[in-house]
Amino acid sequence: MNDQTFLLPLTDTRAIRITGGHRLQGTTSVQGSKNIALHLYAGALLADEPLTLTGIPHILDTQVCSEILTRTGTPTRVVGDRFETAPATAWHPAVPDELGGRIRTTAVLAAGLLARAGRVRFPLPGGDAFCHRLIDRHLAAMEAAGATLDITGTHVEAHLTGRGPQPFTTNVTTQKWGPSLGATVTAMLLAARARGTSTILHPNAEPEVLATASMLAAGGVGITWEGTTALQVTGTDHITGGSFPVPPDRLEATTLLLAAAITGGTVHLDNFPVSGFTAALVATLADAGIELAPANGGTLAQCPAGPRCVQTATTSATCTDIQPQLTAFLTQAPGTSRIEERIYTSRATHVDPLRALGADVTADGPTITVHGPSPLTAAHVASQDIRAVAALVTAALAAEGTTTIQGIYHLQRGYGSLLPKLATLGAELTVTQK
Ligand SMILES: CC(=O)N[C@H]1[C@@H](OP(=O)(O)OP(=O)(O)OC[C@H]2O[C@@H](n3ccc(=O)[nH]c3=O)[C@H](O)[C@@H]2O)O[C@H](CO)[C@@H](O)[C@@H]1O
Ligand SMILES: C=C(OP(=O)(O)O)C(=O)O
Repeated sequence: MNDQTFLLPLTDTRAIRITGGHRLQGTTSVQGSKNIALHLYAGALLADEPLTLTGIPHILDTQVCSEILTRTGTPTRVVGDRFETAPATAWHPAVPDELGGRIRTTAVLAAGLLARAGRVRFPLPGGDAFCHRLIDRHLAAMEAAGATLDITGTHVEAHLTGRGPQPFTTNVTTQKWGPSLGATVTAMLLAARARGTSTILHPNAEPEVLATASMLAAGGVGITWEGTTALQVTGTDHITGGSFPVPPDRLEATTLLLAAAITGGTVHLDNFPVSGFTAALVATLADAGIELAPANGGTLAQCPAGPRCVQTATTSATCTDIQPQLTAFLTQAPGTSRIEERIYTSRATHVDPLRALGADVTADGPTITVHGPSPLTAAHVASQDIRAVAALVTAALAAEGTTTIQGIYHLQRGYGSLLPKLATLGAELTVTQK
């Protein structure tokens, strides 16, 4: 692709129309994980040999990353479910604004470029804009690796003063929000090309980080975990390629099972094992009345006695990225539910549109309170982030009448085929021009 052919829209005026009241039932598969894939795409910048990622999600963020890699020097092709890269022969280490401003992993990609090209210019990352999302830990890792930084209100320029990243120690934990997922990967990528051993203090150890660490280890980088205290990374100047699978997406899996459960239905996720959900998430779902059982290598999810109210908090284990969908589900649980958001200052862009559908839900700073059950009725609603739109889709499945939802562009940043999957499970929905 080049400037002429790259026509990814910034907005999408199509609307999702969902007629609620159909019980979802059946079997479906889960896509490759958005957030793991995004970090592996950044890791691919480091490979000195052709690299193929298999089982990638067909989402807008995949297109954006493919374009960023290609334009900055790493020839990249998306072929079927594969993301194929060839080693760069020349670097152009400036992340285009119109691409870097769309996704959250821009600073991680920039770290890969900095490690390889010795310099990088990038815009402040995009991603979902439900609150201000900082990157100071990413920048600290770059500085620790020997970069001088020039930071304006909109861009960062980083130059390595030495020939490559120097071995370093950096702390990726934010005082208030815990270990940063993205900054852990940023530090790992820099350390992977440093001559010597670097120490990442208090790393994030979510599946996104573990998968990137595994891919780097398979490529010849030394990776040693010291529990959650530290991660030692021994760099190399030649990282091999090969083929690496993207694990299935726990966020799409959870979205699908909440969507089925709100309709009183049952879903079999045929490629997603129960072990793919964290114990904390399984416990929260169990409290909410949702039972997960192993079935043919996948997971059977059902809600036999209906939704139950919960008191919970989003930590890295009980993913913040399912909080909006869980909120939608809890509108049908008798009693008062409370979810405290502990990863972001606030994540509540779904609250007002859920209220428009008839839900009794409020946000007070980081705390979301839901009184249920509320009969939901169709309305015209919109939202501007992935999981908030997924929450509205979830609620619309249980609403009386036909709900119109705008925000499909945002949904498609994270879900390649959520709507067709819901339709196959029995949802009545269409996507129309608006
Ligand atoms: C593409 C991707 O994988 N996105 C996920 C990733 O985002 P992301 O990698 O941005 O999440 P982080 O773990 O870095 O951010 C968590 C919190 O730490 C703060 N922070 C982060 C970095 C930093 O340098 N300084 C700082 O203060 C942020 O403002 C936020 O409040 O993890 C989040 C938390 O699980 C998920 O919600 C996102 O879906
Ligand atoms: C917040 C999310 O994504 P991003 O970090 O890409 O904005 C998400 O996947 O829920």
